[in-house]
Amino acid sequence: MSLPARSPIDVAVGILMKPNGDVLLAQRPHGKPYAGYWEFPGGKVEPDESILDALKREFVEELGMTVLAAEPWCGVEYVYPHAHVRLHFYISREWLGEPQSLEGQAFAWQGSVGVEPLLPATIPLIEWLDRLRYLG
Ligand SMILES: Nc1nc2c([nH]c(=O)n2[C@@H]2O[C@H](COP(=O)(O)OP(=O)(O)OP(=O)(O)O)[C@@H](O)[C@H]2O)c(=O)[nH]1
Repeated sequence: MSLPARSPIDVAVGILMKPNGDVLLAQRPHGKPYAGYWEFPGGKVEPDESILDALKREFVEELGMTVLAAEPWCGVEYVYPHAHVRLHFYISREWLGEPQSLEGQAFAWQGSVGVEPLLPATIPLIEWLDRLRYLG
């Protein structure tokens, strides 16, 4: 017997990219599924909220940063044991503020991404991102 399909949860994810190509990653705090794994900052979209609004809200709540503009880049769907997620990745080159660890999480600006482990759904993004950043 198969389990009933759960509808995916929409997640807004932001890739802040500096002019030199460095991107911001954050480590998932204790108490969340996959705590200690690295991810691009973001979180679940609330009912009646646009993806861009969710992205902006999550950056304020998690890092105290204001995203001024962001463009949709790609979407990834992934089924974890704890959730079926639909990830909406945005790239931003315009923001205000420096990251603050408001949830006790570590963060890192990375060129070639060297932090690990990464969330499984995010791993393929790194290669796509390198193509975008370094191969033009
Ligand atoms: N932010 C973010 N989430 C990701 C990435 N990759 C990925 O699979 N996810 C998944 O997307 C979901 C995000 O949910 P979350 O728990 O972080 O969201 P949230 O901050 O709203 O959490 P909350 O439920 O504590 O309020 C998780 O299931 C996480 O595993 C990524 O690169 N960034």
